[in-house]
Amino acid sequence: MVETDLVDHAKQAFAWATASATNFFLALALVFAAVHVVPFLARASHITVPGPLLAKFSDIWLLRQAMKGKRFETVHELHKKHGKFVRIAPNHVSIADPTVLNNVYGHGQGTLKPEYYDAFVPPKPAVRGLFNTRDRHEHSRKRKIVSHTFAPKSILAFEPFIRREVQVLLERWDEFCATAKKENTPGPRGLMGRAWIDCLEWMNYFAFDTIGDLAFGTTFGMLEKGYDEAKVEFEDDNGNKTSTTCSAIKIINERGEYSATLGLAPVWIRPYLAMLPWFSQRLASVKKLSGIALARVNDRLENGSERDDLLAKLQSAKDDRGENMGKMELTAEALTQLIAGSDTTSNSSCAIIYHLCTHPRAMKKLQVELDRELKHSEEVPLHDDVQELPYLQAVLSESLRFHSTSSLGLPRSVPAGGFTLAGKFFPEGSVVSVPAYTIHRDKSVFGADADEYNPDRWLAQGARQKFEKAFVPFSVGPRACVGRNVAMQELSLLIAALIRRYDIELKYPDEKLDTVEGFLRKPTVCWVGIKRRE
Ligand code: HEM
Repeated sequence: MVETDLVDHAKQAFAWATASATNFFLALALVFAAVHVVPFLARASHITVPGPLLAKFSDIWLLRQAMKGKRFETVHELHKKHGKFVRIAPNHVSIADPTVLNNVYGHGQGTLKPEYYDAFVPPKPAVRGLFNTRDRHEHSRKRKIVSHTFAPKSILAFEPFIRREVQVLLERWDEFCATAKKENTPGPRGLMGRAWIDCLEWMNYFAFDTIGDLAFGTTFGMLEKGYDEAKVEFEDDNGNKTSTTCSAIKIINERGEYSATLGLAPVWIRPYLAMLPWFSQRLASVKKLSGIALARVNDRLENGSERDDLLAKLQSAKDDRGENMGKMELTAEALTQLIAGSDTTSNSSCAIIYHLCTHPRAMKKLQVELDRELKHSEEVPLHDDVQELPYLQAVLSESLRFHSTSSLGLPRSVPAGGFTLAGKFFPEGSVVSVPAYTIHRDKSVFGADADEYNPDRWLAQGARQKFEKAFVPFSVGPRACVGRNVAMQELSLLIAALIRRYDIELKYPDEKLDTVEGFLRKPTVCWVGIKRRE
């Protein structure tokens, strides 16, 4: 009798569980249909755009690509397969056609940064900086203030700071070379009279110290210490402060991965996604990053400074109403400079060195030019000495083309009324992007050898004018890089000084430069052997 009861109970429980599971999956299917299929059918006007099947229905496809860190490559392969239009998310079409760059990013086109950029706003204090401000008027106001700090006269004032950091880097590398030459024993550090170092690490120390010096009035001291460390400060709602130290380079990488991935999910789901371990680990970095800027701004506000640096210029700048920025806005802008001006430069300089090492003819040609033209220059040349050196500038352009650290298509939303791009109509609210990695390899612009690294292509008559229309390492239009001139100054001084002074070779010459993409495409490591040139 008892046994029969037990069996009945078990049967009932099983039937209940089956019904619950069925209801659950039914509910899930309904949610999926509501979130993905209905909007998909509503957009039936442009379902003809090819792309992965899942990407037509769900943002999950693009989110997965972003999490894998190779989005630029996957999208590039899809363009090779399908042509200029590829749907990469239900509401997002990638357009690999340089002729639409002006429509998508140019002045007066009405396109705006979409909700993707909300994921780049730190959680606390949730104040937007120039980069992640989406509102047009708010952006114009900020851009006016910030571009004043990047005016040609201001940039001239930055040169001594940049040159000093290059000098410190040379001193550190000289020390390594001297030790390696003395020891000259087989082993990872002294083999064949070379010092073996991870060039990415040193490019990071240089870029972080330089932007720290420019934006906050003091470096992080990474070049001197030989490791990555920054002070972080947290402030609670009552203004109580706590401080600690952290690895700035690591957290900037994780912050990029967090924001560039989370931003691809619909807004309503982001708080839930942020709880997953992959995101929550990185969220800790996002918070620490704001703490670095806060520590520096607090220090400046409390102790003042005589220096005429970026932070001083931001402090004194006034908006249209004649008002200065408040502390939180100032911190957000300082943070923006730190993020935008650090690993962009280090990833690019590491890639330049890697490509010169894998192209010894280009390396030799550059050294011949530098030896000839900088005969009377100091160890670290002046910007005037290098900014027009044809081969150096060709190397920089070709490297920024071939390894654009901003490789993915920067998304923009289509304005009211929609518009037609390359013959296809895009309704209001659609998201479109032009993938930099792919258009930098457009054979109709860069030639049949566009997949090859070749600085010489930039030396041909009329080449620069021809290439400019598809060359977007700094993007174009009102949201283009405001720090472009500083970046080019840094790269010109750094690369000229290093390549003139050192004989550099790769430790693993047959290995490709491995990269991982968050918002930027970054090399993961680059071991090189260096020695002073005879
Ligand atoms: C090789 C170095 C650099 C590269 C390749 C680069 C590239 C870019 C790109 C592609 C954008 C557009 C991003 C978007 O639309 O989402 C951008 C924006 C920006 N960059 Fe750079 N950048 C570099 C260095 C710098 C430096 C040194 C600074 C400042 C010191 C800087 C400050 C900014 C700021 C503030 C923005 C946002 C502009 C706005 O939205 O109005 N960048 N950069």
